[in-house]
Amino acid sequence: MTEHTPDTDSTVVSTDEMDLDELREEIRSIDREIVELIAQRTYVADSIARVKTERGLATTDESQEEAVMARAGENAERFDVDANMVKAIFRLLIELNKIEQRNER
Ligand SMILES: O=C(O)C(=O)C[C@]1(C(=O)O)C=C[C@@H](O)C=C1
Repeated sequence: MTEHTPDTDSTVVSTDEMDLDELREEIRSIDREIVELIAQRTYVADSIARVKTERGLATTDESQEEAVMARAGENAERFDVDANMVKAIFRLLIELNKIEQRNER
């Protein structure tokens, strides 16, 4: 059942709506953190690109990509989220890094 409580303006808002706003605020904060982590991952890729240039290595490292994807699947299972979905996200993250690295070299 929906309860109604007056807010500071004395207008009536449902507690369900308040909960929804709070939950969306939580999502908003998590989304910001996700983008920050993506940026951090990309900055590391920039450094990797410099090392690869120095050592004459190719941008793509298939075995490393396989290791990243396997880890993504393991972590997805650990946190009980769909492994295929998480792997799809990591596939995009790897592609993002490769674009970044190719721009950097
Ligand atoms: O580990 C590397 O060599 C990277 O450049 C990072 C990364 C990744 O995003 O995880 C990106 C491209 C490579 O093919 C493998 C992995």
